[in-house]
Amino acid sequence: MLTIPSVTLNDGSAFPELGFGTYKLRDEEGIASIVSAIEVGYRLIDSAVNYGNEREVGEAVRRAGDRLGVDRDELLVVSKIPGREQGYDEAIASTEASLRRLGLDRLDLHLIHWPNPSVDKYVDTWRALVALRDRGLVRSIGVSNFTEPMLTRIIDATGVVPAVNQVELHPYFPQARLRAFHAGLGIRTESWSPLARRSELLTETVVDDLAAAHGVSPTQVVLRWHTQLGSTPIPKSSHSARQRENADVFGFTLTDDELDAISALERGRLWGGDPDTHEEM
Ligand SMILES: NC(=O)C1=CN([C@@H]2O[C@H](COP(=O)(O)OP(=O)(O)OC[C@H]3O[C@@H](n4cnc5c(N)ncnc54)[C@H](OP(=O)(O)O)[C@@H]3O)[C@@H](O)[C@H]2O)C=CC1
Ligand SMILES: O=C(O)C(=O)[C@@H](O)[C@H](O)C(=O)CO
Repeated sequence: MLTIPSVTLNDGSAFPELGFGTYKLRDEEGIASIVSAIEVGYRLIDSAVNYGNEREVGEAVRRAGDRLGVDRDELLVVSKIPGREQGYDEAIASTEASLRRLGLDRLDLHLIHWPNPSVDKYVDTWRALVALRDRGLVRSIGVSNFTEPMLTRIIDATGVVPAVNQVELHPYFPQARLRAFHAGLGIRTESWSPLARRSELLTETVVDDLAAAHGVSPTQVVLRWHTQLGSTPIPKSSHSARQRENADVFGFTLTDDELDAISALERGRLWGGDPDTHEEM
């Protein structure tokens, strides 16, 4: 079993430097993939109400305990409040429903999935997350797809700095400015779609040349780039061998020049999900 190192969040909790994405993993096959990831060594499991797989994640956690001896407390289960369940009371009810579907008594990290600025309920939703943390239903609280002004607004309104902001981040969209802003506030960056959903990223010459130079795979080069930038990538794979490949990235180091060469692939967001305009209910 691989050991994935951890960092400490601004609330004192340990947080893995690399986690497992579960978007599209559903049903019995999805449960098997999540159990396999836990067997490989992943401890951070990223879910969301909108993935429709909280039941599967909860079942995988129980099976990992029964079959692999991995205690629930070794795992960090993450979910996200969808746009349609934003608002103070709605977010409390949403979180209680997530816990029921998961069959767990605590989320380790809970995020506001998208800010949905036209609805303008994310400040009240953030207040609800603070209350849920105080009640012990959620250990760490954070956001996803938040911009600098949105982060500033919730911090000014509540005095509570998110532990994590999970955002689109990959070599085509390195988010240097947002990462620097996070670092100044002690917010951990998490990278969604860290492999740019596979795409042509893995056949870029710079990525392939660095893979050959370090004796690793193109995927490992990209995921090591994330961890060395100080962001936690959450690659998704349904295949055990790929899950292992993706997690096994802590045995080599890219130089600063190599990191810069990968970041030079920048071209912008790949799917048009601009948090200032994107509405995801
Ligand atoms: N907060 C947010 O708004 C968002 C959050 N997310 C989260 O981020 C996670 C990861 O992002 P996701 O969009 O899934 O994309 P990823 O960048 O993780 O790419 C996943 C794709 O890459 C393939 N893949 C994975 N590993 C390898 C490998 N070693 N070699 C070749 N192909 C590989 C997978 O195929 P296969 O399964 O067949 O191996 C899948 O098609 C999501 O699952 C979700 O948890 C994603 C989008 C938005
Ligand atoms: O996967 C997620 O968390 C999302 O927010 C997705 O809906 C993502 O934005 C997407 O796949 C849109 O096509």
